[in-house]
Amino acid sequence: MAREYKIEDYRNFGIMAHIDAGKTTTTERILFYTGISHKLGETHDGASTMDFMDQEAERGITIQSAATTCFWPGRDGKKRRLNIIDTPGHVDFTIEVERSLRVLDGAVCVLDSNQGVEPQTETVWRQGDKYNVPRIIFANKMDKTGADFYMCVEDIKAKLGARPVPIQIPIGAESDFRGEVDLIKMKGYVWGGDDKGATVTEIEIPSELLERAQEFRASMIEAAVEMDDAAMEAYLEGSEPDEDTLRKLLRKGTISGAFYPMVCGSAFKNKGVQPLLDAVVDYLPSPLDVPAIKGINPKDETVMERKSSDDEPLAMLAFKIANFEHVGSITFCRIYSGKVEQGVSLLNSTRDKKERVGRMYMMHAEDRKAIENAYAGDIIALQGLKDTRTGETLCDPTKPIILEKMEFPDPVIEMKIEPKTKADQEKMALALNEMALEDPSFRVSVDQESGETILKGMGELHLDIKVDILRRTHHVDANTGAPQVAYRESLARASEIDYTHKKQTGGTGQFARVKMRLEPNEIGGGNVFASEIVGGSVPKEYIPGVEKGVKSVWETGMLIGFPMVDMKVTLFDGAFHEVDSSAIAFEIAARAAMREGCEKGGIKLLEPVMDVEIVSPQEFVGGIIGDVNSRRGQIRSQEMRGNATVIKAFVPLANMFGYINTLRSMSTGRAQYSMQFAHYAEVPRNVADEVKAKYA
Ligand SMILES: Nc1nc2c(ncn2[C@@H]2O[C@H](COP(=O)(O)OP(=O)(O)OP(=O)(O)O)[C@@H](O)[C@H]2O)c(=O)[nH]1
Repeated sequence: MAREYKIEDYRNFGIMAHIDAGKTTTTERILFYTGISHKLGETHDGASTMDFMDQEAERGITIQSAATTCFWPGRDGKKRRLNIIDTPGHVDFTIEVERSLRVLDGAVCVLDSNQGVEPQTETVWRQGDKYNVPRIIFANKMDKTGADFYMCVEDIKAKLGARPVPIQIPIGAESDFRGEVDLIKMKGYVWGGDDKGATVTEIEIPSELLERAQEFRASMIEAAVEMDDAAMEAYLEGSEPDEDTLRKLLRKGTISGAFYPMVCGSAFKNKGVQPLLDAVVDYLPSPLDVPAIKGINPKDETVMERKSSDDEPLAMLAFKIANFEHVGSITFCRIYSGKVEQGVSLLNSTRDKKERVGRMYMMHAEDRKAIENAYAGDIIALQGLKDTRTGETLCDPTKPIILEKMEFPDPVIEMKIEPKTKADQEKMALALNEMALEDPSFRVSVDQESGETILKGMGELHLDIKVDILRRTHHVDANTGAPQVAYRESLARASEIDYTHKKQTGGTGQFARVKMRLEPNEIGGGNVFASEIVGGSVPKEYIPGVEKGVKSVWETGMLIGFPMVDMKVTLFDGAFHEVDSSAIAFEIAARAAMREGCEKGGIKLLEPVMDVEIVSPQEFVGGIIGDVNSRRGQIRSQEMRGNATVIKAFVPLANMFGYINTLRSMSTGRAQYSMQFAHYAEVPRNVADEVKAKYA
């Protein structure tokens, strides 16, 4: 079957925002207006189409990004194919945001018009910057008390350093929000009150808004004509671009990242969603508008490029693995180039393993439609892949390519878990393994000595939800320990060690001598092993043994057993014996040298520190600051946002457990907070002693 929609008519985009800004509601409305969903579900009553996992519906948050396909006509009446990914807003799950941004060409950034740019908006915005994702801004919740479109415009400039270009301004605000002025057409549009926003009436711009509309239109045109010399010249001579040209120039500026078109509305009140869809079609890129994807030829490591075209060899990226009851494991893939057909063999080039395409689906939230063919630009779901994990490449076996890898942060929190009944031990292990495959920021390990299972993740809520999934989806009830901070160990001062490992036991002996330099690396610099051996004092074949010994100490740590980070180890001399030396002997020598060197240089304990933002009414600020200080927090700033105070602080994660309860009781539930990982920092001596005593 030939492709139905041209690749230039695709819009692969994500919806990103701070928690509760209204991503899910906006996506729901989009599905409604595009005819995919027939009900208008309220996200928090469990009737929502996008939040289909029980956990999501109950907690009212989106934890699993779901891909969904829908269709919307452009101005020429021809339908465009929209592939949407709903991304989560909670800080524990930024990984989901990151991997969505990796496979999408554009994004809609949803703001709560009453809040402006919130901490997580800033985080996802910076992630968007990292991947050069063109964006449209949707100022949602215009109906809410305190909603202020113009505050949002200023906030974007101040906090994100970005250039918003409103292409609409609101008519009314808060409970009086009625519609918007389209600055391109210079007309007003108001929505019908009780028929789900389906009727839109065109009106003249209300006189009290005319001056403001003219002013914003002028800045919009100025931004647009900067994209084209001829248009700029004409504009300077007094002639404005026509509607079509204006949209083309705005599209160019959006795709190049010069600015961000901004619209407004209220998803909840069904206002402004259709114009948002028009803006997606008008301004967000098609797969042809973004640079061709790069990858590496696994045969010779050369860099290759694949254009967004069906005629190129197949290359797709698995960006999400999810489990569905009755269906099993589903792998979400973005096809960058080429075509794929049901039943064909593929190569997982990352692992050099064969895969076979079983069933293939186009997804509509939890509904799926079986398809037989898929093309460049498509986002599809594959059933029955065996060995493919998130971030891996699937491609034409005769034209292998490995697409750019995704980066995943290391977990900062861990927790012991054991099944309530011994019989469930194996079932739990299988389930946890499967869950770790789905989510690369979630890890599972078994403590060698105690045999205990340990879960590692990005935050309390992250692990909480995993335990919930274990119970509901995999029917394993488990007891969990208190969440613990994932500490790190690092070298305090440089040291040099000369160590000889010698053993004579009857037959062949063991001999290895290593001279190593241990140095602290800069924070975030990672672990580095290097060899400066030139004259063969340690033969080449034994150097991997030395490296192995060094790495094993990095993994197991020296002080309490947490991994060591940011350390440089250099092997600069040594000696060997013709008969008695071996890679094993050098591994043992290196391990012992590391231990001695670490003792000599001293070990410091590092802890994750969080970037915390608390928003509170003024009356509670004194108490909140006092409490933050008592948590070893460091207040960084305090400023007003609207009538609330925003407190920013660095606080060790170890002191943030259960913080939400304290904050609620301190502020009669009125203050809110959010946090994200900032950096690792040295633990003060007295606290380090406590931690050591606890783990001893
Ligand atoms: N007043 C008002 N409330 C809205 C609007 N859009 C969403 N809400 C409400 O805001 C809350 C959060 O909306 P969601 O759509 O779940 O937000 P989200 O960004 O998907 O949230 P997470 O998935 O948890 O990050 C819900 O109670 C919505 O009903 C709006 O336009 N106006």
